[in-house]
Amino acid sequence: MAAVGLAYLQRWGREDSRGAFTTLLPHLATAEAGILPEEVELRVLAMAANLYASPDGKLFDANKSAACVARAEALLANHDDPEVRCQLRMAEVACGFYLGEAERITHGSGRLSEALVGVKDPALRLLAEDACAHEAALRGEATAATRRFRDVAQGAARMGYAFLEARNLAFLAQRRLEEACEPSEALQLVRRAREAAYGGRMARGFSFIFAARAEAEALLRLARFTEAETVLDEADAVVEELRWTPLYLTVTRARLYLLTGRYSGLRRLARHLTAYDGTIQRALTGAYAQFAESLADLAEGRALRAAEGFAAAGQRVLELGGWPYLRRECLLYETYARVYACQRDEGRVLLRRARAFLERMPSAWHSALLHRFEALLHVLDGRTAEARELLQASLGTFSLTGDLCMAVYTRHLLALLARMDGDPAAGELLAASEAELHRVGMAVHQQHFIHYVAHEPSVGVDPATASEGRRLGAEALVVPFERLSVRGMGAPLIQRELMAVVEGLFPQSAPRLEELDSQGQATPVAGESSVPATESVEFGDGCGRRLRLGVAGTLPPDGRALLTALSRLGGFAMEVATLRGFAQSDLPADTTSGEDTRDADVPGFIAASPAMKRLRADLASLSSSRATVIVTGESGAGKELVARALHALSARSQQPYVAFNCAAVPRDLFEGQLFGHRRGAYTGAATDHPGVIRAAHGGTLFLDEIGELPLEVQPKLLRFLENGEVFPLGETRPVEVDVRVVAATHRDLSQLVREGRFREDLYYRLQVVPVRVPPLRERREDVVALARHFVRQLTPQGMDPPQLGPDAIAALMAHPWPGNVRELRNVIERSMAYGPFPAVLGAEQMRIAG
Ligand SMILES: Nc1ncnc2c1ncn2[C@@H]1O[C@H](COP(=O)(O)OP(=O)(O)OP(=O)(O)O)[C@@H](O)[C@H]1O
Repeated sequence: MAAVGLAYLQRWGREDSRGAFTTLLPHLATAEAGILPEEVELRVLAMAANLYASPDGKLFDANKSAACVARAEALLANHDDPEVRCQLRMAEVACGFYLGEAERITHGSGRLSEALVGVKDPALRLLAEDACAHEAALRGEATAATRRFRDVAQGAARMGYAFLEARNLAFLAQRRLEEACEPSEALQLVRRAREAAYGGRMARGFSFIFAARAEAEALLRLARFTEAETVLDEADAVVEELRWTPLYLTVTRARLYLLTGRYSGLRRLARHLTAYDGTIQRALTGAYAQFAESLADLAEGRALRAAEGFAAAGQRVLELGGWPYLRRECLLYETYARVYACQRDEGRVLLRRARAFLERMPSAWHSALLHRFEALLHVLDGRTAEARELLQASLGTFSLTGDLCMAVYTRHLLALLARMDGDPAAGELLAASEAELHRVGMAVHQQHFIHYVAHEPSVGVDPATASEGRRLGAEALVVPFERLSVRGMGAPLIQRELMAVVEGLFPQSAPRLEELDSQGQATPVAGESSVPATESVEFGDGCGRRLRLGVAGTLPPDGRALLTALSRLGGFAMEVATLRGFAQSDLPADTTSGEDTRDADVPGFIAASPAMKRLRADLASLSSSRATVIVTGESGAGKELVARALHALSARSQQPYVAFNCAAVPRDLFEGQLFGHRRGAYTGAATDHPGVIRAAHGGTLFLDEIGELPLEVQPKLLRFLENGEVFPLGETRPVEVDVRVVAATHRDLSQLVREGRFREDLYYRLQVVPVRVPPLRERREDVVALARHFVRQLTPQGMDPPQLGPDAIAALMAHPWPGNVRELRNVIERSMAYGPFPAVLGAEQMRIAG
């Protein structure tokens, strides 16, 4: 046992898998000979399963790991041990990850959270949480991943697991870069990671690679190219030592080559990735190779070939079961390549898909990049004024978040655009931007898209949009609105962005933002406040806070209206950020820990477990929003109850709640039932029917089993979700309806998307606020509370509800509840159905199946 303990420490405490393996090897041989006591053998096997599943190409052996798991499972039949069970599930998730099989990970991690029940060892719980954090990141649940990385890092720091802390800090740095934090914040997190692991000298292990990636990415943003390259080279050496896949450094290295104009490096990178023949994530590495190859094509001006390459790499990623990070890069760069190849229609389609993707997996940085590509699409259409606005919005985000490189480059594009427009100042702007590019060491792209467009006679500049004129009224709002609508910003960043756009619109107005308490007392939140404000507007942030935006000095005539419009949008943006889950980590500690005055109580909704309590609180915080919610969970877990609770808690509670089961309606009647029809619109339509959407006007529509929605109806539902209009059959005009949609499914919608049975765009549209109801076996604390609730509910009026006997409680707790809460309710109902009415319900009356 001492050897197992030591191996445990080496593997997780010091990230020294090889050392751990050497420690364990002799005992593994004894275990195989079957001469160890079974409890000890179990522990040896669980440890070995994890060592064979460790991130070291020389040790990694999925088959051996699976063999250890299988043998341990057999022993567990006689010696149940929740901790060993949990370790086996961790080994399975790790194998899925290192093999690059996304579905295997998702499957394994579902079982992992199940296995966590009964695990008391806090260190093991933390390690399992770590696995779950990665799984959330892989599912593209970016904000949840950020939160989990932060939690695990803190937990690891408390418990002295230096490497786990370091690794999670490194991932957190990467996530924060995606959220467009300042590079200095990411560098600070990397520094903390290094300090955590061996006083600044990080061992050359798995964590090293991820810390290096975040560091190089931050350095690139600061245009510190040489340092970034040194960091990447060192990380590459570690990759070699560990026989690890080189894919994790691909995007950062490719960006380095693109920014510094070293295009031949891109081909070398692609070759390096293609040559990789290790076992870890080989197929996925191949997809990255194709991505790098396509970037090289793009950089060399072979746009069409590049577009096809990005499409193929994106498709390959889908076939491998997801991997959203590469998929996002492929979508974004394919958009650019299509535009570059003058494929306007394809470009527009891609742009829409990329946008939808970013809705689901928000990243402020990538949104700003997409703004840039969208601007180029406008250039192609000759709409240079719109292009300029988008570029300015993109520049705003890059400048705000300290991405020097992207800011410099975007300014260069603006100068090129000015030249296209025949702006007299263009020459000067261009000279300045070229000097700036030169100064920071970036390549001046002579074969760049805008150069090309400028010399392409078929692409003309629309004279109506060419001349700039003074922007007035609504036009002045376009760029600020774009900047405030960038997806993926957290609340503090939105506040700073709001300050920046007000400053841009009203220079020297010393904008400031304050929070007001119920007495009207103000606390500064952001901006300058020493000069008294001469104008201010108040607004809410959708999370119960009142804010005041003020400026000093004289405003132009429409100044106050602009200020009002901006503050309203800022308020909505903050609410969205909250909905997406940023708020918990971004709000100052005193507001999150302060008393919550919102009523989270939903009658008839039982929540005794931490998971359900959290879910109930989440539902309460969603009550003031109109956002579409998708509820997932196994059959009978309580999805419909969640939908009802959302309605009951919302301002719409006095309006209709309409439930529609997509699995229960014949295909040919579907459309008419959902959207309504006029009499005679089709054979059998004998009367007018408003359709369930219109029937829910003002209230909530619950679409159960959304996965069964026929493909041909999906575009119509999407249109309705996007613009709130329905087109009843037989009508000539659309009808506007105000309905909040809550959808539910027990199926894996992403799988249906992959099988082509569910539209990807609708899928992303539905994922705005995902709510997962855990199966009952993952929240055993609820079992008895629910059972008592049903007993009370089913007791006839005037009678005392029976007690649950201890043997009944034991039987209820021992059952795995595959049919979830519905099965539990049926069991209780059956136990009370037979007379005479008992004073105590025992195990005998329960008759729990199987
Ligand atoms: N937390 C809960 N508190 C009280 N009752 C619950 C709870 N969760 C579920 N129930 C009850 O369990 C039964 C099943 O719940 P529900 O119909 O909401 O499940 P579902 O996930 O929508 O199932 P399906 O996928 O089969 O439609 C219902 O009677 C519901 O009232």
